[in-house]
Amino acid sequence: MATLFEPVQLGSFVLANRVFMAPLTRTRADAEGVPSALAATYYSQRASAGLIVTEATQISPMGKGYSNTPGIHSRAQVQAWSHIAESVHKSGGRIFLQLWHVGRISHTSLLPNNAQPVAPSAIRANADTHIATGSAEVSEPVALSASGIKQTLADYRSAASNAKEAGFDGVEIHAANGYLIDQFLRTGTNQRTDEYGGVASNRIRFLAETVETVLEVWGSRQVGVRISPTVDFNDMTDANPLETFSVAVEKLNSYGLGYLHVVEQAQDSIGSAEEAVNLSAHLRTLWNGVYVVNGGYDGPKGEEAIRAGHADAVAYGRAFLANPDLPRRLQLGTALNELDPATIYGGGAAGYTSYPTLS
Ligand SMILES: C=C(C(=O)O)c1ccccc1
Repeated sequence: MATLFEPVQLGSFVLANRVFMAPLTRTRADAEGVPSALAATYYSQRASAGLIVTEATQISPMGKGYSNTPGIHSRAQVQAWSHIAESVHKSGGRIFLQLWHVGRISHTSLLPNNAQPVAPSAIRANADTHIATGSAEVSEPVALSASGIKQTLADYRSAASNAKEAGFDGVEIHAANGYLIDQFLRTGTNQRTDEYGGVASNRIRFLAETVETVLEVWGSRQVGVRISPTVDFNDMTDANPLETFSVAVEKLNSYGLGYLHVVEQAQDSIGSAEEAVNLSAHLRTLWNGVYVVNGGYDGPKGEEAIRAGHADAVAYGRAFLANPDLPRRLQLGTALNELDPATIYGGGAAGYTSYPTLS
Protein backbone atom coordinates (compact mmCIF):
# COMPACT_ATOMS: atom_id res chain seq x y z
CA MET A 1 0.00 0.00 0.00
CA ALA A 2 1.70 3.20 -1.18
CA THR A 3 1.82 6.43 0.80
CA LEU A 4 2.25 10.06 -0.30
CA PHE A 5 5.90 9.93 0.72
CA GLU A 6 7.01 6.87 -1.18
CA PRO A 7 8.70 7.09 -4.58
CA VAL A 8 6.71 6.63 -7.78
CA GLN A 9 8.07 5.47 -11.14
CA LEU A 10 7.45 7.84 -14.05
CA GLY A 11 9.02 6.34 -17.16
CA SER A 12 12.75 6.20 -16.46
CA PHE A 13 12.41 8.56 -13.48
CA VAL A 14 11.99 7.38 -9.89
CA LEU A 15 10.29 10.42 -8.35
CA ALA A 16 11.13 10.89 -4.67
CA ASN A 17 7.50 11.19 -3.50
CA ARG A 18 3.90 11.56 -4.67
CA VAL A 19 3.47 15.20 -3.60
CA PHE A 20 3.50 17.04 -6.93
CA MET A 21 3.54 20.80 -7.45
CA ALA A 22 0.53 21.75 -9.57
CA PRO A 23 0.84 24.33 -12.40
CA LEU A 24 0.28 27.76 -10.85
CA THR A 25 -0.04 30.96 -12.83
CA ARG A 26 1.89 33.78 -11.14
CA THR A 27 1.91 36.51 -13.89
CA ARG A 28 5.47 37.58 -13.09
CA ALA A 29 6.94 37.23 -16.60
CA ASP A 30 7.96 40.40 -18.41
CA ALA A 31 6.07 41.99 -21.30
CA GLU A 32 7.94 39.73 -23.74
CA GLY A 33 6.85 36.61 -21.87
CA VAL A 34 10.31 35.96 -20.40
CA PRO A 35 10.02 34.36 -16.92
CA SER A 36 10.99 36.44 -13.88
CA ALA A 37 14.64 36.53 -12.83
CA LEU A 38 13.37 35.17 -9.48
CA ALA A 39 11.72 32.14 -11.08
CA ALA A 40 14.82 29.96 -10.77
CA THR A 41 14.84 30.60 -7.02
CA TYR A 42 11.05 30.11 -6.76
CA TYR A 43 11.08 26.73 -8.51
CA SER A 44 14.30 25.42 -6.98
CA GLN A 45 12.97 26.27 -3.48
CA ARG A 46 10.21 23.74 -4.29
CA ALA A 47 12.48 21.05 -5.75
CA SER A 48 11.54 18.57 -3.01
CA ALA A 49 8.24 18.02 -4.86
CA GLY A 50 8.06 14.57 -6.43
CA LEU A 51 7.48 16.46 -9.66
CA ILE A 52 7.11 20.18 -10.38
CA VAL A 53 4.76 21.19 -13.20
CA THR A 54 5.51 24.78 -14.18
CA GLU A 55 2.96 27.52 -14.52
CA ALA A 56 1.04 27.44 -17.80
CA THR A 57 3.37 28.61 -20.58
CA GLN A 58 2.05 29.77 -23.92
CA ILE A 59 3.30 27.91 -27.03
CA SER A 60 3.02 30.93 -29.32
CA PRO A 61 2.11 34.65 -29.35
CA MET A 62 -1.45 33.62 -30.34
CA GLY A 63 -1.61 31.32 -27.33
CA LYS A 64 -1.30 34.17 -24.84
CA GLY A 65 -4.32 35.15 -22.79
CA TYR A 66 -3.14 37.22 -19.85
CA SER A 67 -0.57 39.95 -19.21
CA ASN A 68 2.77 38.74 -17.89
CA THR A 69 2.43 35.02 -18.47
CA PRO A 70 5.54 33.27 -19.83
CA GLY A 71 6.03 31.75 -23.24
CA ILE A 72 8.25 29.01 -24.69
CA HIS A 73 8.46 30.28 -28.27
CA SER A 74 11.29 32.87 -28.29
CA ARG A 75 15.04 32.49 -27.80
CA ALA A 76 15.00 34.73 -24.73
CA GLN A 77 12.22 32.61 -23.19
CA VAL A 78 14.08 29.35 -23.88
CA GLN A 79 17.26 30.81 -22.39
CA ALA A 80 15.46 31.87 -19.21
CA TRP A 81 13.70 28.51 -18.83
CA SER A 82 16.96 26.61 -19.31
CA HIS A 83 18.38 28.44 -16.28
CA ILE A 84 15.26 27.56 -14.28
CA ALA A 85 15.37 23.88 -15.22
CA GLU A 86 19.09 23.74 -14.41
CA SER A 87 18.48 25.32 -10.98
CA VAL A 88 15.78 22.77 -10.16
CA HIS A 89 18.03 19.90 -11.25
CA LYS A 90 20.91 21.25 -9.14
CA SER A 91 18.48 21.18 -6.19
CA GLY A 92 17.62 17.55 -6.92
CA GLY A 93 14.21 18.16 -8.47
CA ARG A 94 12.34 17.02 -11.56
CA ILE A 95 10.32 19.52 -13.59
CA PHE A 96 7.88 19.37 -16.51
CA LEU A 97 6.83 22.45 -18.46
CA GLN A 98 3.09 22.96 -19.03
CA LEU A 99 2.33 23.71 -22.71
CA TRP A 100 -0.60 26.14 -22.95
CA HIS A 101 -2.76 27.75 -25.60
CA VAL A 102 -5.60 29.86 -24.20
CA GLY A 103 -7.84 29.75 -27.28
CA ARG A 104 -10.75 32.13 -26.76
CA ILE A 105 -9.67 33.24 -23.26
CA SER A 106 -7.72 36.23 -24.52
CA HIS A 107 -8.01 39.86 -25.56
CA THR A 108 -7.09 41.58 -28.84
CA SER A 109 -4.67 43.88 -26.96
CA LEU A 110 -2.56 40.84 -26.01
CA LEU A 111 -2.35 39.32 -29.50
CA PRO A 112 -0.14 40.06 -32.53
CA ASN A 113 -1.55 42.97 -34.58
CA ASN A 114 -4.50 43.08 -32.18
CA ALA A 115 -5.81 39.86 -33.69
CA GLN A 116 -8.97 38.21 -32.46
CA PRO A 117 -8.44 35.14 -30.26
CA VAL A 118 -8.88 31.75 -31.95
CA ALA A 119 -11.16 28.93 -30.84
CA PRO A 120 -12.95 25.84 -32.17
CA SER A 121 -16.06 27.96 -32.71
CA ALA A 122 -16.77 31.70 -32.70
CA ILE A 123 -18.43 31.69 -29.28
CA ARG A 124 -17.29 34.41 -26.86
CA ALA A 125 -16.77 33.31 -23.26
CA ASN A 126 -18.56 35.04 -20.45
CA ALA A 127 -15.20 35.49 -18.77
CA ASP A 128 -12.61 38.10 -17.90
CA THR A 129 -8.88 38.20 -18.42
CA HIS A 130 -6.09 40.49 -17.27
CA ILE A 131 -4.55 42.99 -19.71
CA ALA A 132 -2.13 45.90 -19.32
CA THR A 133 -4.86 48.19 -18.00
CA GLY A 134 -6.38 45.66 -15.60
CA SER A 135 -9.32 43.29 -15.82
CA ALA A 136 -11.19 43.08 -19.16
CA GLU A 137 -13.83 40.93 -20.76
CA VAL A 138 -12.34 38.45 -23.22
CA SER A 139 -12.68 39.32 -26.90
CA GLU A 140 -14.91 37.70 -29.52
CA PRO A 141 -12.96 34.76 -31.03
CA VAL A 142 -12.79 33.52 -34.60
CA ALA A 143 -13.13 29.83 -35.43
CA LEU A 144 -9.88 28.12 -36.40
CA SER A 145 -9.74 27.09 -40.04
CA ALA A 146 -8.19 23.77 -41.10
CA SER A 147 -4.96 25.62 -41.91
CA GLY A 148 -5.17 27.42 -38.57
CA ILE A 149 -5.37 24.08 -36.78
CA LYS A 150 -2.34 22.85 -38.72
CA GLN A 151 -0.41 26.00 -37.74
CA THR A 152 -1.39 25.59 -34.10
CA LEU A 153 -0.17 21.99 -34.12
CA ALA A 154 3.10 23.20 -35.64
CA ASP A 155 3.35 25.73 -32.80
CA TYR A 156 2.88 22.90 -30.25
CA ARG A 157 5.67 20.97 -31.94
CA SER A 158 8.02 23.94 -31.90
CA ALA A 159 7.21 24.69 -28.26
CA ALA A 160 7.72 21.04 -27.29
CA SER A 161 11.10 21.12 -29.00
CA ASN A 162 12.02 24.37 -27.20
CA ALA A 163 11.09 22.79 -23.86
CA LYS A 164 13.41 19.88 -24.64
CA GLU A 165 16.20 22.28 -25.60
CA ALA A 166 15.65 24.14 -22.31
CA GLY A 167 16.40 20.95 -20.40
CA PHE A 168 13.01 20.05 -18.92
CA ASP A 169 12.37 16.46 -17.88
CA GLY A 170 9.10 16.43 -19.81
CA VAL A 171 6.01 18.41 -20.71
CA GLU A 172 2.42 18.51 -19.57
CA ILE A 173 -0.20 19.30 -22.21
CA HIS A 174 -2.75 21.71 -20.75
CA ALA A 175 -6.15 20.33 -21.82
CA ALA A 176 -8.04 21.71 -18.79
CA ASN A 177 -9.74 24.78 -17.34
CA GLY A 178 -11.48 26.13 -20.42
CA TYR A 179 -8.44 26.78 -22.63
CA LEU A 180 -8.02 25.82 -26.27
CA ILE A 181 -7.88 22.02 -26.08
CA ASP A 182 -10.66 21.93 -23.48
CA GLN A 183 -12.71 24.19 -25.79
CA PHE A 184 -12.43 21.51 -28.48
CA LEU A 185 -13.36 18.74 -26.04
CA ARG A 186 -16.57 20.20 -24.66
CA THR A 187 -19.94 20.72 -26.40
CA GLY A 188 -20.55 24.21 -24.98
CA THR A 189 -17.58 25.60 -26.90
CA ASN A 190 -17.19 23.22 -29.86
CA GLN A 191 -20.02 23.49 -32.36
CA ARG A 192 -17.96 22.60 -35.40
CA THR A 193 -19.50 20.52 -38.19
CA ASP A 194 -16.21 19.17 -39.55
CA GLU A 195 -14.14 16.21 -38.27
CA TYR A 196 -13.26 18.17 -35.11
CA GLY A 197 -16.86 18.64 -33.96
CA GLY A 198 -20.04 16.74 -33.15
CA VAL A 199 -19.59 13.27 -31.61
CA ALA A 200 -17.08 12.85 -28.80
CA SER A 201 -14.65 10.92 -31.01
CA ASN A 202 -14.44 14.03 -33.20
CA ARG A 203 -14.18 16.50 -30.32
CA ILE A 204 -11.15 14.71 -28.88
CA ARG A 205 -9.37 14.82 -32.24
CA PHE A 206 -7.49 18.06 -31.57
CA LEU A 207 -6.29 16.69 -28.22
CA ALA A 208 -5.15 13.48 -29.94
CA GLU A 209 -3.37 15.37 -32.72
CA THR A 210 -1.68 17.63 -30.16
CA VAL A 211 -0.43 14.60 -28.20
CA GLU A 212 0.80 12.91 -31.40
CA THR A 213 2.59 16.11 -32.39
CA VAL A 214 4.30 16.45 -29.00
CA LEU A 215 5.29 12.75 -29.17
CA GLU A 216 7.29 13.56 -32.32
CA VAL A 217 9.63 15.38 -29.88
CA TRP A 218 9.27 13.65 -26.51
CA GLY A 219 9.22 10.03 -25.35
CA SER A 220 5.72 9.00 -24.33
CA ARG A 221 6.56 8.63 -20.61
CA GLN A 222 7.82 12.22 -20.58
CA VAL A 223 4.44 13.61 -21.56
CA GLY A 224 1.49 14.20 -19.23
CA VAL A 225 -1.99 15.54 -19.98
CA ARG A 226 -4.16 17.66 -17.67
CA ILE A 227 -7.98 17.62 -17.91
CA SER A 228 -10.77 19.13 -15.80
CA PRO A 229 -14.04 17.30 -16.62
CA THR A 230 -16.25 19.07 -14.07
CA VAL A 231 -14.66 22.51 -13.85
CA ASP A 232 -16.65 25.35 -15.41
CA PHE A 233 -13.97 28.05 -15.00
CA ASN A 234 -13.94 30.19 -18.15
CA ASP A 235 -17.62 29.55 -18.93
CA MET A 236 -17.29 25.87 -19.78
CA THR A 237 -20.11 23.35 -20.17
CA ASP A 238 -20.51 19.91 -21.70
CA ALA A 239 -23.65 17.92 -22.48
CA ASN A 240 -22.16 14.69 -21.16
CA PRO A 241 -18.81 14.94 -19.35
CA LEU A 242 -18.82 11.22 -18.51
CA GLU A 243 -18.95 10.34 -22.21
CA THR A 244 -16.64 13.11 -23.42
CA PHE A 245 -13.88 12.35 -20.94
CA SER A 246 -14.25 8.57 -21.04
CA VAL A 247 -13.71 8.72 -24.81
CA ALA A 248 -10.78 11.12 -24.29
CA VAL A 249 -9.10 8.94 -21.66
CA GLU A 250 -9.53 5.76 -23.70
CA LYS A 251 -7.83 7.47 -26.64
CA LEU A 252 -5.04 8.80 -24.42
CA ASN A 253 -4.43 5.23 -23.18
CA SER A 254 -3.21 4.32 -26.65
CA TYR A 255 -0.11 6.52 -26.32
CA GLY A 256 1.51 5.09 -23.16
CA LEU A 257 1.85 8.55 -21.62
CA GLY A 258 3.67 9.34 -18.38
CA TYR A 259 0.58 10.44 -16.45
CA LEU A 260 -2.96 11.77 -16.56
CA HIS A 261 -3.56 14.79 -14.31
CA VAL A 262 -7.21 15.34 -13.34
CA VAL A 263 -8.51 18.56 -11.75
CA GLU A 264 -11.35 17.26 -9.58
CA GLN A 265 -12.26 20.48 -7.90
CA ALA A 266 -11.66 24.15 -8.46
CA GLN A 267 -13.29 27.27 -7.18
CA ASP A 268 -15.61 27.16 -10.22
CA SER A 269 -16.79 23.59 -10.40
CA ILE A 270 -19.97 22.18 -11.82
CA GLY A 271 -21.99 20.15 -9.38
CA SER A 272 -20.73 18.83 -6.07
CA ALA A 273 -17.28 17.77 -5.01
CA GLU A 274 -18.68 14.24 -4.67
CA GLU A 275 -19.81 14.19 -8.33
CA ALA A 276 -16.37 15.42 -9.38
CA VAL A 277 -14.56 12.74 -7.40
CA ASN A 278 -16.98 10.04 -8.62
CA LEU A 279 -16.31 10.96 -12.26
CA SER A 280 -12.60 10.99 -11.51
CA ALA A 281 -12.89 7.57 -9.87
CA HIS A 282 -14.47 6.26 -13.07
CA LEU A 283 -11.69 7.73 -15.21
CA ARG A 284 -9.18 6.15 -12.87
CA THR A 285 -10.63 2.72 -13.73
CA LEU A 286 -10.14 3.47 -17.42
CA TRP A 287 -6.63 4.94 -17.21
CA ASN A 288 -3.76 2.47 -17.46
CA GLY A 289 -0.92 4.77 -16.32
CA VAL A 290 0.08 7.06 -13.45
CA TYR A 291 -3.00 8.95 -12.23
CA VAL A 292 -2.54 12.36 -10.59
CA VAL A 293 -5.37 14.21 -8.84
CA ASN A 294 -5.72 17.86 -7.88
CA GLY A 295 -8.20 20.10 -6.14
CA GLY A 296 -9.18 20.42 -2.47
CA TYR A 297 -6.64 17.95 -1.08
CA ASP A 298 -4.86 18.52 2.21
CA GLY A 299 -2.29 16.12 3.68
CA PRO A 300 -4.67 13.54 5.19
CA LYS A 301 -7.01 13.58 2.16
CA GLY A 302 -4.05 13.14 -0.14
CA GLU A 303 -2.73 10.29 1.97
CA GLU A 304 -6.14 8.62 1.85
CA ALA A 305 -6.38 9.03 -1.95
CA ILE A 306 -3.06 7.19 -2.35
CA ARG A 307 -3.86 4.55 0.25
CA ALA A 308 -7.27 3.83 -1.27
CA GLY A 309 -5.76 3.55 -4.76
CA HIS A 310 -7.74 6.53 -6.05
CA ALA A 311 -4.52 8.15 -7.26
CA ASP A 312 -0.80 7.52 -7.66
CA ALA A 313 0.12 11.14 -6.84
CA VAL A 314 -1.57 14.32 -5.62
CA ALA A 315 -0.80 17.74 -7.11
CA TYR A 316 -0.92 20.59 -4.59
CA GLY A 317 -1.30 24.17 -5.78
CA ARG A 318 -1.76 27.00 -3.31
CA ALA A 319 -0.29 24.99 -0.44
CA PHE A 320 2.96 24.80 -2.43
CA LEU A 321 2.97 28.55 -3.05
CA ALA A 322 3.15 29.24 0.68
CA ASN A 323 5.20 26.16 1.66
CA PRO A 324 8.31 25.53 -0.43
CA ASP A 325 9.00 22.42 1.69
CA LEU A 326 5.44 21.09 1.50
CA PRO A 327 6.32 17.36 1.29
CA ARG A 328 8.30 17.59 4.56
CA ARG A 329 5.57 19.58 6.30
CA LEU A 330 2.88 17.11 5.21
CA GLN A 331 4.99 14.17 6.32
CA LEU A 332 5.70 15.76 9.73
CA GLY A 333 2.14 17.02 10.04
CA THR A 334 3.44 20.48 10.94
CA ALA A 335 1.53 23.73 10.53
CA LEU A 336 1.50 25.26 7.07
CA ASN A 337 2.37 28.84 6.21
CA GLU A 338 -0.71 30.82 5.33
CA LEU A 339 -1.00 31.99 1.72
CA ASP A 340 -1.15 35.75 1.16
CA PRO A 341 -3.76 36.07 -1.64
CA ALA A 342 -2.61 39.62 -2.41
CA THR A 343 0.74 38.35 -3.75
CA ILE A 344 -0.36 35.32 -5.80
CA TYR A 345 -0.32 37.30 -9.03
CA GLY A 346 2.28 39.84 -10.12
CA GLY A 347 4.85 41.70 -8.05
CA GLY A 348 8.30 40.61 -6.94
CA ALA A 349 9.80 38.49 -4.20
CA ALA A 350 7.04 39.10 -1.65
CA GLY A 351 4.76 36.09 -1.72
CA TYR A 352 6.94 34.46 -4.40
CA THR A 353 10.32 33.53 -2.96
CA SER A 354 9.70 34.94 0.53
CA TYR A 355 7.88 32.06 2.23
CA PRO A 356 9.96 30.36 4.97
CA THR A 357 10.86 26.68 5.20
CA LEU A 358 10.96 24.71 8.43
CA SER A 359 14.24 25.34 10.21
C1 LIG B 1 -3.52 28.70 -16.40
C2 LIG B 1 -4.53 28.81 -15.56
C3 LIG B 1 -5.37 27.62 -15.28
O1 LIG B 1 -5.01 26.52 -15.72
O2 LIG B 1 -6.40 27.78 -14.59
C4 LIG B 1 -4.81 30.10 -14.84
C5 LIG B 1 -4.75 31.30 -15.55
C6 LIG B 1 -5.00 32.50 -14.89
C7 LIG B 1 -5.28 32.52 -13.54
C8 LIG B 1 -5.34 31.32 -12.83
C9 LIG B 1 -5.10 30.11 -13.49
